Amino acid sequence: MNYNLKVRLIHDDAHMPYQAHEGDAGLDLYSIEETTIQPGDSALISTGIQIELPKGTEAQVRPRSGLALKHSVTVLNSPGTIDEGYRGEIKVILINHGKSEFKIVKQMRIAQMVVAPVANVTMTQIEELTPSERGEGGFGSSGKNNPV
Ligand SMILES: O=c1ccn([C@H]2C[C@H](O)[C@@H](COP(=O)(O)OP(=O)(O)OP(=O)(O)O)O2)c(=O)[nH]1
Ligand SMILES: [Mg+2]
Repeated sequence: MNYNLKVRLIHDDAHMPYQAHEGDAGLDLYSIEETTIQPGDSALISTGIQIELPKGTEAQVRPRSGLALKHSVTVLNSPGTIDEGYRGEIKVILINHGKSEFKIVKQMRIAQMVVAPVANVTMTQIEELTPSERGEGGFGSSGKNNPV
């Protein structure tokens, strides 16, 4: 699938999302803010960009594994959902699960955005569901004779 993502920079310090390698799914988002997140706290970080998604797509805001591994910092609402029609600034909710404070500086890549197709869904209210092999079993129901 080939998509063209339109990006508007709305701040002097804003950057175009960064694709480290051709074909990478994740487009890194930069902070335009300087702030410190204390252990256990979260913060809403501005990226200084607005996007216009291709029709029939969404963008997901996901954590960067490097920040998670080295600093225990992740995206609180992961994956954040950017709706196709959203025209506001993209913001990132970060949470610090670590034991030390985490300093965010301008130009830091704080999260990554993945553009993905969205099914067009209509809804019908019904009284009975069609039976299935799984039925209502869930939450580990298939692992009765296994440790996990
Ligand atoms: O990490 C995120 C998540 C959302 N958004 C923006 C884009 C999205 O389209 C809008 C609404 O997000 P969501 O639907 O997750 O939030 P809500 O609490 O349901 O708010 P709303 O009632 O505005 O839909 O906020 C971001 O910038 N970053
Ligand atoms: Mg919503």
